[in-house]
Amino acid sequence: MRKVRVALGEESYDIVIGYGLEQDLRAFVQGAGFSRQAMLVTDSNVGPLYGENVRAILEAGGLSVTVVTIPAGESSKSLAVAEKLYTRAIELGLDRKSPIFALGGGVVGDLAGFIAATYMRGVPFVQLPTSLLAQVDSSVGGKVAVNHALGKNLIGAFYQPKAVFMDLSMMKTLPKREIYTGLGEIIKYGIIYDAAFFAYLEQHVQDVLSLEQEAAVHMIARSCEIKAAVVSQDEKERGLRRILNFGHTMAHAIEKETGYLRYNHGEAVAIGMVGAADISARLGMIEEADVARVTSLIERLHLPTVAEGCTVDAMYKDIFHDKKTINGKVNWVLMEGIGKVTCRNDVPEDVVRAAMAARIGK
Ligand SMILES: NC(=O)c1ccc[n+]([C@@H]2O[C@H](COP(=O)([O-])OP(=O)(O)OC[C@H]3O[C@@H](n4cnc5c(N)ncnc54)[C@H](O)[C@@H]3O)[C@@H](O)[C@H]2O)c1
Ligand SMILES: O=C(O)C(=O)C[C@@H](O)[C@H](O)[C@H](O)COP(=O)(O)O
Ligand SMILES: [Zn+2]
Repeated sequence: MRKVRVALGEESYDIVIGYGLEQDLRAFVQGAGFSRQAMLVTDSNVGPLYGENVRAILEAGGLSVTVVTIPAGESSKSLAVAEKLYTRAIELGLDRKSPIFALGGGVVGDLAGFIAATYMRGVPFVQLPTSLLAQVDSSVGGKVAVNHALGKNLIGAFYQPKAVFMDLSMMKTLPKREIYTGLGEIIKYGIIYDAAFFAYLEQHVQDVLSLEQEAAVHMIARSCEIKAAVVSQDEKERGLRRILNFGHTMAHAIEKETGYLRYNHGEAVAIGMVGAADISARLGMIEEADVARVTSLIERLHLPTVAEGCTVDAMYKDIFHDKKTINGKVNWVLMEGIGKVTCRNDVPEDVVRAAMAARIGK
């Protein structure tokens, strides 16, 4: 078992990483001081696989748990589904100390976290991430949100969980495509923060793809360490935290333009990272060889580098809804090398459009 601490003063919490975490989770629940009535939010894929088992662990810890299942998929990250969850919470009589558990991928985590942040102005929230992407990224750091028709994650909050428990054995049922998706965000950590980690991924492609135990623990723990280090310094994304958004300016536009259906989040991020690397090269910040290294690792980890079903005009319009856009200027996270990024809001329109055009498949 590995632990990573997210240091945020009174809001600090542990990320607990291991294979089978029954005892740790039960002990945590017993000592947390929660009200008895609890809600476990999961989705229609994960619930049937793990819902009952997790409910039993939480009940052994003294809780009375109602499992609420939402349809799997990004379309559940909506105000309409959120409203249904509020209704269930009220009907169940959840009070201000009633915990909400998120058992699933990033969709469940972002949505359940948004409910926890807003129901009664905030109730305790615990993340139990089951997808690789959720384990390395969405369960950590407290960004919770739902989507709006005009853009991704536009309605949300910063709301930290009380703890994150990830049982890596649950990934045995994760579809291959979802493993690749998680790898998109893992590559991101190498590019933005840790050149040695990027090189590790390059050198261990087979173990990484198969989630071989030692490689899986290393890459999940290292990703969590990097995210925890960044979030601990800048919880509310005033500056440094923007680096975690590398590749996301184009990614969110791609997701929106393809109706959140054709590409899942990590795939869109992979394409967006190549786009951001390309902009960096066009501005003379990195060499073409760096772009080639990023593109090659993404391809070797079975992720796309071009998007179908988008136009430059639509994508260009979308980026002005990016949360890093201030006073009409898009703050791009760009590369200075592998392992180092910086923010720039002076990227000329023609450079952005050219880089977008290069990312659009026929
Ligand atoms: N809050 C953040 O900081 C943050 C960070 C990154 C991504 N996100 C958000 O996370 C979402 C993407 O998360 P995701 O990739 O986990 O998608 P997801 O939640 O849709 O899960 C992917 C698929 O895998 C299934 N699944 C999950 N765990 C499984 C398991 N153990 N066995 C079998 N099937 C399983 C799910 O049912 C779903 O079909 C996006 O909405 C993205 O915006 C948020
Ligand atoms: O935690 C962060 O900060 C991130 O930016 C992590 C991203 O991987 C994640 O997709 C996040 O939800 C994007 O945030 P947004 O503020 O651009 O919606
Ligand atoms: Zn992301």
